[in-house]
Amino acid sequence: MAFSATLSSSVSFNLDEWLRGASASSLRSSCSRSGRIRSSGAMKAGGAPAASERAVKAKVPHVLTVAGSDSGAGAGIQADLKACAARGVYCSTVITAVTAQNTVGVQGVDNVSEEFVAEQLESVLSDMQVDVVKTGMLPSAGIVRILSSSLNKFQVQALVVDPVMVSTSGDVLAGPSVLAVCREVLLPIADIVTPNLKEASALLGGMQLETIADMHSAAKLLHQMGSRHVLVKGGDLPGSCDAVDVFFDGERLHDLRAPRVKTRNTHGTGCTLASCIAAELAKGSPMLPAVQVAKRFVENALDYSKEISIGKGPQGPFDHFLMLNRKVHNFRKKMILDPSDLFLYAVTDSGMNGKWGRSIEDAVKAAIEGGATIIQLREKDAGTRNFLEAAKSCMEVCRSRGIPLLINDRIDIALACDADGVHVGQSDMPVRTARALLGPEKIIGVSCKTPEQAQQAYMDGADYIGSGGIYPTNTKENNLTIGLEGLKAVCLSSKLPVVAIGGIGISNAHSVMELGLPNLKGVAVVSALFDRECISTEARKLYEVLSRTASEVK
Ligand SMILES: Nc1ncnc2c1ncn2[C@@H]1O[C@H](COP(=O)(O)OP(=O)(O)OP(=O)(O)O)[C@@H](O)[C@H]1O
Ligand SMILES: Cc1ncc(CO)c(N)n1
Ligand SMILES: [Mg+2]
Repeated sequence: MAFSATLSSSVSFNLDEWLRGASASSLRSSCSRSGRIRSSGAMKAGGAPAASERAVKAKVPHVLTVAGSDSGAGAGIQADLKACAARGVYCSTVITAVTAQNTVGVQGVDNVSEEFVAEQLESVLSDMQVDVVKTGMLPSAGIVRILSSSLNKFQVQALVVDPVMVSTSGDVLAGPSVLAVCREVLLPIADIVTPNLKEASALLGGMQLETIADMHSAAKLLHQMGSRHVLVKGGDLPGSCDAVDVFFDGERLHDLRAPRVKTRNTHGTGCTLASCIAAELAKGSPMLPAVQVAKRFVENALDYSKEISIGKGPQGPFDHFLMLNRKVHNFRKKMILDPSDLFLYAVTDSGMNGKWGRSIEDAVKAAIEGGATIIQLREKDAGTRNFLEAAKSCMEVCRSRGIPLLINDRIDIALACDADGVHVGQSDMPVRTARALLGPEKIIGVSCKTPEQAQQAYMDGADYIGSGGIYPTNTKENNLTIGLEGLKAVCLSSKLPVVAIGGIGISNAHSVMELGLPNLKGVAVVSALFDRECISTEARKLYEVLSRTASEVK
C-alpha cells in the first residue's frame, strides 16, 4: 500500500499509460510489493502480456468502500456508490452500520456485527480484484481491527481513509476508542487520510484548528502518524470564502482552493471526495491529481445542485450525476419523439435570418406561432458562442410552447443548451456516437438518401430519418436530388418515421404528402418559411395544405 507516495514524486511514473486510461491493475504489474514504481524500461524488461492475453478480459477499475449506510442516501455507502459510478469506476460495498438518517440528523444507528463485517470483506476480497479500499464510518474498534487484518490478508493497491466521526448534523458516528485504533492500525497503512477540521482535531488530541496555518501544522502531524498523504478538509473553516483543503505529501504542502459554493446541499461532500480520490487512484492516477480531480468534482456537483431541494432539514444531499436540476423535468411531457412532431418541421437558416434582419429566436417564435411542430437550428455560419446563446433562448421559447428543438450537427451545442436532440448528416458525427454522448432520451435524426442508409439509421438507434432532397434547392450545395421515387424507396424500407426535405413549399407539399407513403410523417422546410416576409403566415398556409392532404389521403 506504499503505492502512491512514490507515484506522486516519482519521475518514472508512466504518464502516457495513465493518460490512456490504464487502470491501477495495469500499473500494479509495474509495482513491486513495496509499492515502488519501476521505470518503464524495467517494465519492458519484465515482459508485457501478449496482445491476445490483454484482449481477453478488460479489467475494470474497482473500489471497495467499507462504510455505513445513510438511509437519506446523501452520505455513506450511497454517496460512495454514486461517486464511483459518476467517475466510471466499479464500486463494491462492505456495510459496517446502518443509520436511520435524513437531512435533519441521525435518528438511529445499528452496527453490523464484527463477524458479519468480516464475512462481507472475505466475500468481496477473496473473489474480486479490488484496486483501492476506501473507508468511511467504522463504528467500533473491533471492526477497525477486522478491516486491518483483512487488508493484511488481501493485498490492494491503495487505502483511502476517511476518518468519519461526526455527521454534519453533529451526531457521533464513531467514538474515541475507534479513533485510537484508527491511529494505531489504519493510519500507518493509509495512502491518504482525509479528515475534516473536527476529525483532524480529534485525531490530534483536541488541537485547535481555526486557520490555514493550523491546517498546515495538522497535516504535518498526521503525516507523522504514518499516512503517506494527508488532506485536511476545510469545508467548515470559519470565515473563508474559498473552500480550502490542505494537502501534504511528506515534502510539500499544497493549499487546494475552490470557490465556496453557496448552498445548503453539502451533506456527503466528505464521503464523495474520498470516494472520488479512490476512484481516480483505481484508474491509475497519482495522488495529487486524484485529489484535485476529486475536489473539482465535488465543487462542480455542488454548484450544479444549488437549486435542488430534498428534505426539510438544514443540510441536503447533492446530485452526483448533474441531472436533477434540469428544467426539462418541469416542462418536458414526452421524452422521446412522437412521430406526429415531424408534421411541419421548420429548419432555420442564419443566412436567411440575416437577410431579413431577424434574430433566430424571433424566427423560431413566428414559425411556432404559424403551426411548426418541431424546430431544427441549422446555423452553419454562426460562431459557437453566439450560436449557444441563441440556442439557449430558442430552448426557452420551445420548452414553454411544448415544441421539441433539435440542433443540426453540433452535439456540443445540443448538450450545452440541453436541446431535445440533434439532426446529423451522413458525414457528421455517427448516430451511435451521438447516442453515446447524448444519452437515451434525446432525439436523434439522420439524413438518408437510400434504403441502405435508412436501415443503418435504424440499427444505429436513430429516432427518425430526414430524406431528400426531394426537389432541387439552393439551401444545400452539391446536394443530390433523390426525387419522389427516392423518397418512396426510403419510406418503404424504413422502420423509422420519415420527414421529407429539400425544395418543399406551399406549391409542392401536396404532391409529397399525397403519396400516402407509410412512415412519411411530414415535410421539413427552410426557405418556404424563413426566406419569406411573414414566417407565421407562410407556416399557417403550409400547415393547412398538409392537413388537407392528410385528410384526403386517409
Ligand atoms: N460549499 C462548498 N463549496 C465548495 N466546496 C466545498 C463546500 N463545502 C465543502 N466543500 C469541499 O468538499 C470537500 C469535503 O469537505 P468537508 O469539510 O465538507 O467534509 P466533511 O465534513 O467530511 O463532509 P461530510 O461529513 O458532509 O461528508 C472538501 O474538498 C471541501 O473543500
Ligand atoms: C453513514 C454515514 N457515513 C458518513 C457520514 C458523514 O457525512 C454520514 N453522515 N453517514
Ligand atoms: Mg466527513
